[in-house]
Amino acid sequence: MSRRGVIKDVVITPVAFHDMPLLNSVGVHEPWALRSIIEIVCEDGTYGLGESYGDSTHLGRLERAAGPIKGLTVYDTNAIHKICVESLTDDRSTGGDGMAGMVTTASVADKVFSPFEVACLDIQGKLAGLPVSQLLGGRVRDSVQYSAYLFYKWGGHPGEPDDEYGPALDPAGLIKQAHKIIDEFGFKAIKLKGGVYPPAQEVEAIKELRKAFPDLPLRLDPNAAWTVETSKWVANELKGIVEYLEDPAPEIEGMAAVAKDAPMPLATNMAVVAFSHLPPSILQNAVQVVLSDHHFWGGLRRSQTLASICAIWGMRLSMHSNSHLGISLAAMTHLASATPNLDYACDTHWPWKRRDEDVIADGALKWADGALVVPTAPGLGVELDRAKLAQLHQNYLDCGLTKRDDTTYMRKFQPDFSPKIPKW
Ligand SMILES: O=C([O-])C(=O)C[C@H](O)[C@@H](O)C(=O)[O-]
Ligand SMILES: [Mg+2]
Repeated sequence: MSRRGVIKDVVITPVAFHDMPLLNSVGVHEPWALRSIIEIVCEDGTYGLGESYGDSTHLGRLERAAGPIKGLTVYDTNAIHKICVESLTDDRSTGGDGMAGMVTTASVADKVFSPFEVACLDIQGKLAGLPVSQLLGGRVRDSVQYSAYLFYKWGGHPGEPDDEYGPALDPAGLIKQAHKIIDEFGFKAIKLKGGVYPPAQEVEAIKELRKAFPDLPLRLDPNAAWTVETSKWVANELKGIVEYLEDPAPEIEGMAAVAKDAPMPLATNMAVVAFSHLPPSILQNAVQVVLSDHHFWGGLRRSQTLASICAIWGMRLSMHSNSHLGISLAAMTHLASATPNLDYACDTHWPWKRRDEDVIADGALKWADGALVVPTAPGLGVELDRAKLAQLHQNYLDCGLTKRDDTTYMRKFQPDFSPKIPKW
């Protein structure tokens, strides 16, 4: 007889989906974004889903942790975390975080643990007949607001026709892009990925966005491309215009120096990305808004711990994203729905994904008025579409990419491109 919640199998499938040439401080997105789909299968056939980075180093780490998890139950998440930590004891590999070098290698164990925890919660929810949000303490909101995440971008990948968004290399292009995204999704906040052009140009773009969208909160995120001095200049220019300035300068010390003079809160998903970063950051009041991300903060429950720490220490909370598919969006939404002190619209790369390209069955995720409606079916509320999974896995095999590398791709077209930060 099968035992309830006992893990029989763990299946990790790398996948690739189309991505657009989005620019950032370290280069440009390649034509394919990589992810890993994690499926935990119980003895009774119940399965749960997680989604994570698709870089080969990370895939290797996931595979190493997956073996010893078998035989535990989906309720043993402490034991699973311990296995993830121990599986890294002899790990000498570097990178593999799926963030093109933009985030440090801190919290590797939390990155490995995260998709297993999400899959366990999915199964716990299915077995209890409850949505994951309920396992996290219950919804405090029925839908979760996301922001319109704008990027400077080329019209299309070199050698290919323009994509549906076309180019955005100046304020007019960004405003057109914002209209397209907001018309489709109804987002009520705008974030611009900066660090691409000299700061004065990006300040000008934000000011033009303010004129075009006078009622929407704005944010600018140059991914630490500026020195402390430059960051202070930008902060002063954007006083009263942005709701927060995200990662202007590198490292906790750089952020702390900027924060001393900045008239707005500083946010981060680069300087504070692990629990060990919180004490030094809090001591220096380096950041006022933490962008949580369950993919590197160790899953949904550890992200709730982060939220509690933020509440205790008077820091606000927002949510970060990378290119992702529907399993991640469902997990982000359940977490956000059960986090009372989430103060801002969450980030998502969703508009940059082809609408029909995913691994989940259609219809589970519904957008309304800039928000995703929190799924109420048991577990995450999304099911695998195995034909789609097979297609995206085939993409992975065919595309030839094994890690995210925005810099090398950029250098194909601009051989002297430097990803060094700070740049200005
Ligand atoms: O907020 C952020 O820093 C990000 O979203 C990181 C991403 O990797 C972004 O820079 C990107 O997709 O190029
Ligand atoms: Mg950021």
